[in-house]
Amino acid sequence: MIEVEGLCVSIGSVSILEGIALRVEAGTTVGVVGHNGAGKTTLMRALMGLLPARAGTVRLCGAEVSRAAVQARVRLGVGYMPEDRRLVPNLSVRDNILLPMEVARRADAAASLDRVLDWIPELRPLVGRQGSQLSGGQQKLAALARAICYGTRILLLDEPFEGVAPALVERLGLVLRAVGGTGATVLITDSEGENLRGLCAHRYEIERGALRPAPEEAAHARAHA
Ligand SMILES: Nc1ncnc2c1ncn2[C@@H]1O[C@H](COP(=O)(O)OP(=O)(O)OP(=O)(O)O)[C@@H](O)[C@H]1O
Repeated sequence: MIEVEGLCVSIGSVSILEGIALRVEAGTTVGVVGHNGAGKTTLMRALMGLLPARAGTVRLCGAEVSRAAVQARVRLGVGYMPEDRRLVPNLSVRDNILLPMEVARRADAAASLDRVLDWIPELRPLVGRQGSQLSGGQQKLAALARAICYGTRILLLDEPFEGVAPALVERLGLVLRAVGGTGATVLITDSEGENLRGLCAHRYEIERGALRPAPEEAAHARAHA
């Protein structure tokens, strides 16, 4: 489960996120849709502990982590796929996928790699290659594999569909549905929202650092108040 209340994040002296409230029930997939510069990446980085919270609380899997370091979140089973993939170019795909688990000293690395390669078998023949030798689409799959590998309970996926060819959009969607089916809690951002169709139980919209339920969600909430 992801529970966020009153989250405020600044970069330098500039306030980027103001009073974010967000709730993702355990085992559900929820979307955050917003234009470029709306604050999606800042939100994901703050949830992962890569940016400090100026105010507010973040609870992941029931644990209060508002001030906790990235490694503590990794140890809880929180995985993050950055928008720009961030593979280490001169490390093999296998080592790229396992790196966060090793840094966080998680013991279940080998079994997790095998589990992930069952989900994304097209990476099996590529695990010995260097990150830099993969195509852009293959790098997206490797970055997703890395997040799934250690994100056994929560997955934070920042614009996984951005800049991806239609065939790969479909493939990523299938993998994400399969992962969602395992009981993982998934938060996924997208600039258009089209790609989230059929994938998310609920959606939020983000605009200029403010998050609110998407209009259809708000109408539903009012109807059931
Ligand atoms: N290092 C930084 N210094 C100053 N401002 C920043 C920095 N990083 C992001 N911002 C600003 O924070 C706001 C939110 O950026 P963010 O990257 O979170 O948006 P986004 O929704 O992920 O957009 P995109 O899809 O373009 O990455 C933008 O106005 C951006 O200019």
